[in-house]
Amino acid sequence: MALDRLIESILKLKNPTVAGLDPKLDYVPAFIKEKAFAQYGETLEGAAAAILDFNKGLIDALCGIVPAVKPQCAYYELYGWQGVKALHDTIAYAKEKGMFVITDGKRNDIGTTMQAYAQAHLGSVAVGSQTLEPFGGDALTVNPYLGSDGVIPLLDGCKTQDKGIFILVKTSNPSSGELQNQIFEGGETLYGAVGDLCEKWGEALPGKYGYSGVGAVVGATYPEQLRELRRDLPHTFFLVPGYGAQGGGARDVAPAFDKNGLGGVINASRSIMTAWKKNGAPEQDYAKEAAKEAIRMRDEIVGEIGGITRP
Ligand SMILES: O=C(O)c1cc(=O)[nH]c(=O)n1[C@@H]1O[C@H](COP(=O)(O)O)[C@@H](O)[C@H]1O
Repeated sequence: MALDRLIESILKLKNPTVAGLDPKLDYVPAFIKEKAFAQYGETLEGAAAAILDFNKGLIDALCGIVPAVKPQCAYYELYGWQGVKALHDTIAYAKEKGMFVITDGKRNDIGTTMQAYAQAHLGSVAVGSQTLEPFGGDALTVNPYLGSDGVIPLLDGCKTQDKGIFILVKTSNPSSGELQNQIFEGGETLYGAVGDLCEKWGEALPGKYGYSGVGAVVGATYPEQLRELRRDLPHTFFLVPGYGAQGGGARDVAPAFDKNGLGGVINASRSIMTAWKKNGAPEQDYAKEAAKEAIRMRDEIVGEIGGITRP
């Protein structure tokens, strides 16, 4: 089961974090952009070459420290099909370096269309006599708004192709409560109901560490809900964004973890990608500074939760 592979990497590296790869051109050092523009001009192709080069430098620096990366599709679509190719190449490069890849697409649609997303991001597609893997990530973020028929088509793909999904349960953004905190007649919140569905959907994908292949996204910016959901969803692994740039700290994310220090993986994107800017370091050191920040983040979180042990 795919999330078992993530858990094994977390145990090996003793690091329950994921580095977000959200490479806006503004975050890319000038020397990388200059090289790409010299070759391709100030074009979408030039932008895509720059972000791919930037990502490769980050992956090289992070792959022995951080178990996973999470490229957010929007930052690649931003640069057209050339950017989408950079997403593909980023995923392939991270996989080559042994990292677990969570494709952050937040996909959702009716069942037949979800089937297409499942094949695109979590499986393969037949082209004549060939069976081809379009993107090749290990897991995909999924919006649950359409209900079960928007999620169930993914479960088969997860099972046969050894992939996982992360369902948006309680997101980190300021207005997440507008819908997600709505309370049903029986007193249950909408995010609680979605969490219960994660437990139910996850029964199809049991894992050897007690967590299923259906994970939940729960923001670091809502530690109380994180604690409540950890208690109520014992088989659901959490992807926790909101650490760093959105204000979440180690104390906020600690409730995501179980007694072994497992149960969650904490994402940081901007605070790792742009650490060189914040630290006033030379731009050539961007990857080194990213690694320094990833180590600081790891040590802060592992210190707060008191270590990670094999169950
Ligand atoms: O699914 C996500 O990853 C996600 C869910 C959520 O509730 N909040 C959230 O910030 N994210 C993503 O996590 C990343 C956070 O980036 P930073 O705030 O720069 O660390 C972005 O890629 C967001 O799209």
